[in-house]
Amino acid sequence: MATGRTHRPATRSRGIPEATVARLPLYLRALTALSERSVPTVSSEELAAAAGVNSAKLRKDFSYLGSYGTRGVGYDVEYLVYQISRELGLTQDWPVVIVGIGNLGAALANYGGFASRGFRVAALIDADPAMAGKPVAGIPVQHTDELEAIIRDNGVSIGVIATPAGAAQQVCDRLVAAGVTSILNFAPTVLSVPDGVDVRKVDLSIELQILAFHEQRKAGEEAAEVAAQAAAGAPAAAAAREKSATDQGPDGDVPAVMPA
Ligand SMILES: NC(=O)c1ccc[n+]([C@@H]2O[C@H](COP(=O)([O-])OP(=O)(O)OC[C@H]3O[C@@H](n4cnc5c(N)ncnc54)[C@H](O)[C@@H]3O)[C@@H](O)[C@H]2O)c1
Repeated sequence: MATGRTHRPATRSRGIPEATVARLPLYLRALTALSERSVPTVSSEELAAAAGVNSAKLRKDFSYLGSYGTRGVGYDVEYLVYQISRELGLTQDWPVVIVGIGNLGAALANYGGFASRGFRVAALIDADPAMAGKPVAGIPVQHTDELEAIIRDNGVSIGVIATPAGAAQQVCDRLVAAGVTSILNFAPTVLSVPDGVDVRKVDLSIELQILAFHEQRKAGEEAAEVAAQAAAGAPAAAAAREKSATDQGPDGDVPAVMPA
């Protein structure tokens, strides 16, 4: 996973739970794909399947948006795209800075998915003087000396940290002091921030460790099934197979990046 840590209550002030907020981008991605295919309406079941979410949970989530769909017709795709985008604050452009333009920072800078979702990479910042002025993804890298001026001049409120872990807190402190109030942290370290600053942490190695845990559990279940087969014959094995088919993965319908 990624553990996300936000300095917000579990239910936001407008009454939308954080878990619902975390699923809104999944719905939006599925709805955007439908919109691109000019699909006008979608049922909760179809959309739930496309987003990888349980359909009852989806209906509950949409009720927080005041969107109930029309019986027999479903949800209006374009209107839902608009509603969710508005709820997520994506109807406005968000300038973002990326700090630490090494392997990961450069890959993030080159990722086209930010701009298409309303996140404009306003600046790339790195402490290495040798990198200053060199273009990455068509944007010249700027030195950390300019960090405060960049944040101020571009009205940046979201910063992405892709520096080594040892530099992350210091970078975070500078970003926050300069006015950044949301941080996406890729460095493997826990950041301290004042109240009012949201931090989300992405850690692919933690995701892999969680998958390893489930692989280990699956291997244990298979061994148990073989043992059941040997002990009780085919009917018990069929029952065991049926049970495992109905078991759901623990996080099958949640995104990798979850609120804490
Ligand atoms: N979250 C994940 O899933 C994930 C995946 C890969 C890497 N990482 C982490 O991302 C970070 C970057 O990894 P990488 O492979 O790109 O490393 P890298 O060494 O290629 O790049 C790090 C960059 O940060 C710059 N830097 C160092 N100190 C700085 C500072 N104080 N201010 C600004 N820039 C500074 C360096 O000059 C360098 O360009 C590491 O912390 C790594 O552990 C996380």
